[in-house]
Amino acid sequence: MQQFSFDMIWESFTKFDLPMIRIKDVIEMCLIAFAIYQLLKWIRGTRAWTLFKGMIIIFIVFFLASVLKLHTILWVFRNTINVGIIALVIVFQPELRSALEQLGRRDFVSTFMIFDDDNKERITLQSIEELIKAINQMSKYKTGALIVIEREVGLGEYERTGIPIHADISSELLINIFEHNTPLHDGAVIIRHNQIVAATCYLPLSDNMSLSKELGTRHRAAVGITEVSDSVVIIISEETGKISMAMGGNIIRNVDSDYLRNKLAYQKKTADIKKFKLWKGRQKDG
Ligand SMILES: Nc1ncnc2c1ncn2[C@@H]1O[C@H](COP(=O)(O)OP(=O)(O)OP(=O)(O)O)[C@@H](O)[C@H]1O
Repeated sequence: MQQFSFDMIWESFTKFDLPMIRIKDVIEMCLIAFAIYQLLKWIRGTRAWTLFKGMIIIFIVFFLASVLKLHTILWVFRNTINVGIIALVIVFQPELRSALEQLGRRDFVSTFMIFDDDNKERITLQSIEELIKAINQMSKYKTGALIVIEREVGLGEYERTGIPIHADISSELLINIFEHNTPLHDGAVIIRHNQIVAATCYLPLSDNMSLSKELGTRHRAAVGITEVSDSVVIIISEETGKISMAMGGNIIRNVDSDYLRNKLAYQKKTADIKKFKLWKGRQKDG
């Protein structure tokens, strides 16, 4: 029987022709990993995230078609891929432009310091109560308001059109922001986690022809932002004081505070469950 010794193992190791890994290669790998991480982080903060998830599904279909040798599907893929890439560049031209602009004005020190913001707390019940309090008050006095609550899809590009606030949610602050004839009352407020991050933000207007003609630009802007993101928007009409809520490109008019409270608490609950599942998944991976 053949005897194995440490020398034999070492000899077989040294005979195995491993490619030389130099310091330069390690640095290169780190830079590529960092670039991919930053790209994914940026995609998560834009509506390109939905597209990215769609592309993963297309890739899985392509992979299955290759394995199962489904020639017609492969033929369709081969003949549409070039047009598809050009179409993507055209459709996501605003996002690509803003990504390049961001790259140009990026503070590289903070880029290296900032990692995942998953640990930031989602909107709390206390913040929801502050919101409801402000909404009731503004509705009572017919103060027009447009409040966007960010969820999974980041609203950074719309936040940048406004004035940064970065303050905890309080009913007093919200009422003050939307007070008539004050510098911050125009446009929308964006809420992320438990903070009012910006005011006077400009939102994309919906061109949905089926929206009621009674609805002006405030309501159209509310629907518009929910068409390009998964945000929840609350609108208070300056004309009637009525409260509406927009979500997924739809608007529900004349809602009361109980309805709002339930909807917001439900959104929070589903976000918490999702976060818990993700956390459990990471625990298992770890
Ligand atoms: N694209 C936009 N992004 C953010 N806010 C907007 C946008 N367009 C309009 N607004 C806000 O809506 C206000 C104008 O509301 P307008 O009267 O046209 O709408 P409305 O839907 O009829 O609302 P209301 O019932 O309050 O009158 C503007 O002063 C501004 O604050």
